[in-house]
Amino acid sequence: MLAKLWVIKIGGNIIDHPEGLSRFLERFSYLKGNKILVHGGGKIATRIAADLGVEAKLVDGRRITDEAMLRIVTMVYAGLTNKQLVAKLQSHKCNAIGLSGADGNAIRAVKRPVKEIDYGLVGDILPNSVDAEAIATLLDHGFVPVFSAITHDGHGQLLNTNADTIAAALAVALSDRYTTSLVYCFEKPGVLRDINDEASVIPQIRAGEFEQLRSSGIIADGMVPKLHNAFEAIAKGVAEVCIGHADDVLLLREQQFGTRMIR
Ligand SMILES: Nc1ncnc2c1ncn2[C@@H]1O[C@H](COP(=O)(O)OP(=O)(O)O)[C@@H](O)[C@H]1O
Ligand SMILES: CC(=O)N[C@@H](CCC(=O)OP(=O)(O)O)C(=O)O
Repeated sequence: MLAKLWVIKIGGNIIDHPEGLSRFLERFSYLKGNKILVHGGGKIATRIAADLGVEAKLVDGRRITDEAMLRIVTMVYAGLTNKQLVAKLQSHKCNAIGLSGADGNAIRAVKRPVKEIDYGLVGDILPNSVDAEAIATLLDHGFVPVFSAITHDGHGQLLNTNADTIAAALAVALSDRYTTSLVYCFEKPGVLRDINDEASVIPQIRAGEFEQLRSSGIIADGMVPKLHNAFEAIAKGVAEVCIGHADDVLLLREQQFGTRMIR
């Protein structure tokens, strides 16, 4: 039987709220088994960019990343945010090690080709470009990798890469070696039937139900690419994908966490 692995991504709203973030990190550190944390920090990057006089531009939730913005997101995601998360996890005796995709050549990407929109220095992760063996070596030695939303192209260029996509790519790549659960933690208790009613969590969504939920407007905004990533990950061998509140992360142990995506 394969060992268990949790690949857990925390959203920007969690990173932005110090109390909720502290609660999450303490609970995450109690979760038993192999685990990886993935984070972005889009909101902090937007704020720091404004302080530095750089305007943030997003299309469908993806950040247009010119040279100036790449410098900022690298400083914020791979620097400040990543190291703060690692230090806080260390305070809970969780042996976190902070990484970008460039470290250990863990995640390679290619600059997104220019079609209708030029996203600039944004990376797309290609199949087989995650070094599962290097990451498994860290896990097998008891480290908890903490990945920021920065990858590289192998030719010296750093690339800004969506954190949901990084989490899905890690989960897919490690699914041959571990029974892997991909978990998206955010500020709501799951995928909601009514966005204004926190009691309306949809317990399970099948791949075949996704399009209907999207076209009826029940799933919108950032939830659309998130669920798209989720079903793609399941199709590529990830054992389960769940979406729920960061406060509830320990409910994963009892399979009572948020919304579960199934084939
Ligand atoms: N049906 C839904 N249930 C829950 N959230 C939804 C739903 N439809 C749209 N959303 C929106 O999706 C957002 C989560 O996507 P996003 O902001 O990309 O996540 P993250 O916090 O991980 O970066 C929520 O904050 C919410 O506003
Ligand atoms: C290319 C791209 O869009 N990258 C994202 C990476 C951060 C991220 O994904 O952060 P959240 O999960 O907090 O939104 C961005 O810069 O916003």
